[in-house]
Amino acid sequence: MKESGRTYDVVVIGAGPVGENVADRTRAAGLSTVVVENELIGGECSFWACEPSKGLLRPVLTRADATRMPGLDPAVARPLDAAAVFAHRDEMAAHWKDDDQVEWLAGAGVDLVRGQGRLDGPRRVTVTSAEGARTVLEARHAVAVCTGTRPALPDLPDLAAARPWTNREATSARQVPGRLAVVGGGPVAVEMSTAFRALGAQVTMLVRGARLLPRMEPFAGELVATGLREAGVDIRFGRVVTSAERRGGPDDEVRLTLDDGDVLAVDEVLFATGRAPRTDDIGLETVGLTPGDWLGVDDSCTVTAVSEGWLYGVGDVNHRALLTHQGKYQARIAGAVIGARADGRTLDARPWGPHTARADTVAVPQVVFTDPEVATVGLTTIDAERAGREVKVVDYDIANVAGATQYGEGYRGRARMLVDRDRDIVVGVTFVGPGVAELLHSATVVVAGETHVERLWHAVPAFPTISEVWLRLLETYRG
Ligand SMILES: Cc1cc2nc3c(=O)[nH]c(=O)nc-3n(C[C@H](O)[C@H](O)[C@H](O)COP(=O)(O)OP(=O)(O)OC[C@H]3O[C@@H](n4cnc5c(N)ncnc54)[C@H](O)[C@@H]3O)c2cc1C
Ligand SMILES: NC(=O)c1ccc[n+]([C@@H]2O[C@H](COP(=O)([O-])OP(=O)(O)OC[C@H]3O[C@@H](n4cnc5c(N)ncnc54)[C@H](O)[C@@H]3O)[C@@H](O)[C@H]2O)c1
Repeated sequence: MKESGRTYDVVVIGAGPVGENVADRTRAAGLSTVVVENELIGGECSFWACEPSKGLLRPVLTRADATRMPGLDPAVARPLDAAAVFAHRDEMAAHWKDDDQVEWLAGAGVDLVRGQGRLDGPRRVTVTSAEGARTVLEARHAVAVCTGTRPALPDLPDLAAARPWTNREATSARQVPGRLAVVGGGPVAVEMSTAFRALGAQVTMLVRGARLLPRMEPFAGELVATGLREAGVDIRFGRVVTSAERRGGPDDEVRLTLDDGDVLAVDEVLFATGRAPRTDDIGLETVGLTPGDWLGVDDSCTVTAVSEGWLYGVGDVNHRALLTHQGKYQARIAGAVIGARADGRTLDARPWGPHTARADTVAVPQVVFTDPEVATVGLTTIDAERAGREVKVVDYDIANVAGATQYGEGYRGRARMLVDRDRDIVVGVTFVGPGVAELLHSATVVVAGETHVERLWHAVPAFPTISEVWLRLLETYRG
């Protein structure tokens, strides 16, 4: 088979949102850059995660808001038009074509090599194309591994034969299953249960733990569980699937056996049981690392176990914060670090400096697009307890805010603010309720900016918006 070789300043393996942004930043720093991609430019986020899932959920949440608004409810109370929702989702997933992104890469002056990238010793990457052609890429300065994650499935006997859904099948589905089981209680599980229930599926959630969204404030999971149950989802807590079998009979159903001996028959089962790093076949062993491991990095996104600062792990693959926006933030930091090192400049390692990722550990915003929405940034009470941080917990019922009453009838929501008692700054905020997603950036600015409560008192929210919850939280804090 043909082999060719090229040398660049920077080689990026994986062109998901994070790899694209690393490449953009290293090009901006004047470094020649190539990205290697073995599927679609845009990665999981564009085609099987954020974009299509939100494409499925937006119509659901818009309808939910509209049903709470007098005068609109008769028009929107009808079931969703699944075909129209899928067509909208297709648009959001760019019909699983990456032409726009290829054009964007070219415009940014980034080269592209399609195929499986593998490290082959220090600063060297080999790429094997689908046709078997091999390209050797040498990096003068840096190799950035941005290969993301794949679904982590439980170790059940012969699970593949049951043809389970993962995020890929769920987000690209063309039919609504009559009966859908969803295993897991994290963001993927609650979002996909919300979407498929609204599209008409009978949804059963099988949750190993005692609550939904276990990494968030307990009231978030409770309010989301209430919303899902009211929508008709059967949530079973403390249940573990011990086997999944698809016999291939006339109805071709999946039979799930649970740890209490119950058997649940469904048309499809979605495993939303977390993620594993895509590092098993990227040549980690050639640089002394273990295939299949998350990449341990420092705050400059440099892989700590490899010397000389040429190998970077950016985005999901480093396991710091598995979110697109946080990976892109790391990409901006890593790009600046690579540029500085290539210029021979000393890194500015101050916290919150240009070469130090910090927001992805202390100010991570996340929105879960359920009804109600969950929007959270910074510490939860459990995080604070674990870290031994002295915080004052301030709660407020969002329904009491005039903007919430205006937003919809029977508004239900709750807000929590955590204030560091020693420094008098806000270190964590959680909002739960319809329409709170767009409130989150205010909280992110406050947490990342370490704004003192004294000054926040002068940040006056407009009347009558849901943002007035800030004023109520501050009043409650001051007593
Ligand atoms: C259902 C779902 C919904 C989500 N919704 C949200 C959301 O609303 N908001 C949010 O912020 N996050 C969301 N996430 C998380 C988000 O998808 C990830 O954080 C994000 O995709 C990480 O980006 P990445 O570039 O690190 O990895 P990926 O998006 O996984 O991209 C990695 C890329 O590397 C390529 N690749 C891998 N190995 C190789 C190799 N050896 N050679 C060449 N190419 C390779 C892959 O093909 C892929 O294109 C969601 C996740 C799921 C599963
Ligand atoms: N809107 C968003 O921001 C959004 C949406 C979806 C996903 N994401 C991100 O993508 C990543 C993946 O999400 P996720 O929900 O798949 O993962 P997760 O790790 O957040 O949740 C996985 C859930 O599965 C459960 N689980 C794990 N193994 C299990 C097993 N063997 N049997 C039963 N249950 C099991 C866990 O207890 C947990 O409840 C997360 O980091 C998430 O934050 C973000």
